[in-house]
Amino acid sequence: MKGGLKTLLPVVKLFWSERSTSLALGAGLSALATLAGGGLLGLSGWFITASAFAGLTVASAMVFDVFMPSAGIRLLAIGRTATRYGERLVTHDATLKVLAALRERLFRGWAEPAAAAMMIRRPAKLLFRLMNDVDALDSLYLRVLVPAVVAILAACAVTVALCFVDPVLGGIAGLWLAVVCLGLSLIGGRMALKPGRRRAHAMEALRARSIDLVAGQTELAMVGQLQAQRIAIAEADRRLAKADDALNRIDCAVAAGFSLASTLLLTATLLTAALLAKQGTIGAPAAAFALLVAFAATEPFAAMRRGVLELGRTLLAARRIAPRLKAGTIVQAIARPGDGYAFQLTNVSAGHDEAAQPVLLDLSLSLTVGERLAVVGPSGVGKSTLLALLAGEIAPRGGAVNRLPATRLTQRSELFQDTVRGNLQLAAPSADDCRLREALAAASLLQDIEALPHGLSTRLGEGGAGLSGGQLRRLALARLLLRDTPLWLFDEPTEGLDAKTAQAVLDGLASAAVGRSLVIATHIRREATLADRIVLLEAGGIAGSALRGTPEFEMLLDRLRPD
Ligand SMILES: Nc1ncnc2c1ncn2[C@@H]1O[C@H](COP(=O)(O)OP(=O)(O)OP(=O)(O)O)[C@@H](O)[C@H]1O
Repeated sequence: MKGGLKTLLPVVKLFWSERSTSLALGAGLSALATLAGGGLLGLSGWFITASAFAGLTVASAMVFDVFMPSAGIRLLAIGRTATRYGERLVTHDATLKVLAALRERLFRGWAEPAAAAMMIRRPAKLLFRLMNDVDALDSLYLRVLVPAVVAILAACAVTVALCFVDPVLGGIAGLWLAVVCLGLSLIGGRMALKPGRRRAHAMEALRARSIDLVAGQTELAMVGQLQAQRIAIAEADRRLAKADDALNRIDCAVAAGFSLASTLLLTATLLTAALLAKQGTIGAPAAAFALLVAFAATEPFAAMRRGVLELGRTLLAARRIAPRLKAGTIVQAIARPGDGYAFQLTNVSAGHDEAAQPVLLDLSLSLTVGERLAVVGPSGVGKSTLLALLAGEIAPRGGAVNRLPATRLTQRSELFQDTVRGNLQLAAPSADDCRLREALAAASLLQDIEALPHGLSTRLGEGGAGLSGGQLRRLALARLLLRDTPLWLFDEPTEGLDAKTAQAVLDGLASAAVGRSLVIATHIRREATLADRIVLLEAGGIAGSALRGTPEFEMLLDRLRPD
């Protein structure tokens, strides 16, 4: 529990720093509404009993003041309705605004280079967490913090109110509420931690496995694993049901505990009040007042039940989210290179995984403005890593990276469920159809798109479904050509295209790139032919470099895959 509080602290701090006034106001209004409810019940009980007694004789009826108590009752009734309404408005508004700010912070945190790389490796899981964990945190304020504050304040008020009737009764009732009711909430929260966590994990597994089954149906059928996947889904579902069962049992036990605590408190108050009334220490109206106040006393604790049961999920969410909240801003100024350079790398080390050896080691390389560079080398040597570094997607672990703004065409570019136009306009939102057609023509795709019944307005499915693999590659390339950055980075731009189409694409690319600097990571001869210089990457560093027109350039070209 102590560790749990430590986990919640950064999230509570963030909540507080975002909307301290609204959050405090919401808690205050909630406490007022509860106190007004309890007061209303107690005062009404007192008033009804007192007026009944006053009506027994004409003399007492004449002197009985009906105005003050009835005005008090009206005030409490109106106050309770108004504060309840205000509390709902303020607490929900504050929570939604805090969660919106939290989402923004998290998205910024996940957009940091290292975090983004992690996101790419496990997109479904992380996206699910991003949505679900943030949602889980709405119960922290609404169902845990506010009810806890209200319950404690209400317990204090009940103690004070009962102390007016009889100090011993007030003291014992206060102690009962603090030990039994608060204890029940804490025990319930403690017991629900594990099943709450298990439920969240099982739900995550169930979703991920179901998505895998739907998205990878063909592959699973081909490798004979459909049945195994079904069994895995059923297993996650069984775990979810088991966790739900455990939480329901705890819920019932805590509810029964509160009922018992409330009944015992009520019985004890009834007996004490009856005894005191019999002794003549208090009158019947005060006894009725005490009874009804005791009746309302445990209600605020019972309101904590739902939050207490969700504590496991809330803590898990806070634990996952907290590290990302520390992340700074992603907008880091690009260190510009010297005059006449597109980039300058000086003794750079870089990699994807902090725990693993860097992929690039002490690498120094530069490119002048307008120059075209091909980076070649064995598979897995770090060509894409070099492009990611130049695009600012990963941060260097050592050395200096100075570069002009760059755009990168990755090996597996993502296309979206949108029209062809929408996919292209991601790179240039204000580009008109004429400019989009120019980019498509440069990527040798214009004819294909114009042959479609709806042309640029053709809708693509998820991941660009509806076009062939080669067409999707060229669409991604056309999108990059719309990015007006001085440095373009290509990762095997014509991989998967037939020789004729590939050559047309490379010709279009060469003319679109006039005046810009290019880096092409490649295994294919036709792509490297475009370059003014080829560098050979080996063992994390530059193992060779050759300028166009030299025999070494030809030798490096000869090492590449023929067209
Ligand atoms: N996102 C990633 N997370 C962790 N490691 C990665 C990631 N991407 C690449 N790597 C690792 O970095 C190393 C270099 O990979 P990289 O993709 O840069 O090689 P490459 O030269 O471009 O290979 P290829 O020619 O096959 O595309 C490899 O060992 C690879 O496993």
